[in-house]
Amino acid sequence: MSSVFVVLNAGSSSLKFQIFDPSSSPDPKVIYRGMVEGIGASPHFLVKDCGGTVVADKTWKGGETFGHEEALIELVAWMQAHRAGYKLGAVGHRVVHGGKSFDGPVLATEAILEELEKLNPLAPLHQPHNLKPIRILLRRTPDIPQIACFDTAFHRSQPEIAQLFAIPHEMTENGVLRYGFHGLSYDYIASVLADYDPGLQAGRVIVAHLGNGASLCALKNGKSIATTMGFSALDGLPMGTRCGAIDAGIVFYMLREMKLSANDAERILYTKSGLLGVSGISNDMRTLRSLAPANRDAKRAIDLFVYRITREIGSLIAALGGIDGLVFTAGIGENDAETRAAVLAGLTWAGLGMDDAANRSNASLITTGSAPTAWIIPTNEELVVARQMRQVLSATRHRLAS
Ligand SMILES: Nc1ncnc2c1ncn2[C@@H]1O[C@H](COP(=O)(O)OP(=O)(O)O)[C@@H](O)[C@H]1O
Ligand SMILES: CC(=O)OP(=O)(O)O
Ligand SMILES: [Mg+2]
Repeated sequence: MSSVFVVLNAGSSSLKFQIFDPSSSPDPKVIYRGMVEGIGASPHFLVKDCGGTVVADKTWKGGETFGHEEALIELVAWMQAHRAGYKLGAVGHRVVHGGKSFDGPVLATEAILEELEKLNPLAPLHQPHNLKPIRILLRRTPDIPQIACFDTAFHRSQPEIAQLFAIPHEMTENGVLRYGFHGLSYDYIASVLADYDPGLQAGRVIVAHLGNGASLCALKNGKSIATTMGFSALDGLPMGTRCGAIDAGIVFYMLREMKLSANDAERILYTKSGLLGVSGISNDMRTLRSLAPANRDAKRAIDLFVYRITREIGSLIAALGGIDGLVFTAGIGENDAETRAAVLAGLTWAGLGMDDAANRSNASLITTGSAPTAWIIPTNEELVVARQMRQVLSATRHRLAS
């Protein structure tokens, strides 16, 4: 193997990474995968090799002061200690917001970074953490290509009507649009649907990406036609610490009546709301789930999360004109059987009948009837980044050669 790809994926509560052999086919092959999860609360660093053997496992106490930067330092130190035999070929970065200009992956430059930094206010829990490593690496290792891959790009296929807010058209023209996020995750799911059920690829599928950030996407023929997140990563479903869609009037109330500064209002809606805000306990589903049977506040937070997911799935069924399949993915979607069970219980009207045993055992197919069906499909945003890295690098080589 001549060189490897490193992929960095900074989520709101995690820093995930994978190291790939880009020369294998049809897809780049993973060599190591790992993450620091629980950032800001109880960080946990875990790395596995390609056979699933744990090669690093570390936890920290007092995680409030352990942010994305500390996670990156830990990760770089681990990589330096484990790079024997590997040469770094390129680094791929999940970048949450590509705005109007970036509808596909790009080779990052200082000029592109400056453009992307203008979008920091639209995804403050992500964009700065996505861009910082690119800037550092561009300066320190200018010969190693840095490739930015966008969450928003996958949703640029939405019909115009699904991208519009009912606001003055000048604002729309200036880029105030429903962009949508988690696109690398939806791209991955769309790419593997046929492996689970060939009929789904061309069907009407709703994907529920339920992690610390959460959204839904309606796929028709594998393309996004609607999604719950909008202009910023604050919209749509309630999340770990984000409020999801709220009445915009609440923001004016916070500014005028509560006399909060814009920064304080933003902090509340991004970091003190969602599961954390409603429960007053935690943004971590595992903590809430363990308390929920007895604790009313934990239960209320989960109930609201489930209620909003179920209602929004109803809305996307309308956008699709029906449903052939529902996919659960990301931290909660892949692991929390009770969330899935509660969502499916609210969708019996749509013909989704849960297979309780399959759901509890985290099987792939978790419904009983032949259609519509519901599935658990583990997402792989890093693999989509690695695929896009190959595209960008081969297009660049092609351009340079011609
Ligand atoms: N075994 C599990 N059971 C229930 N929830 C889980 C489990 N594992 C992870 N989660 C939840 O998944 C969420 C994190 O999801 P993840 O997709 O990693 O987040 P992000 O990428 O947005 O940082 C947390 O709420 C966490 O509690
Ligand atoms: C966009 C977003 O919310 O991402 P994540 O779920 O990784 O925090
Ligand atoms: Mg994520």
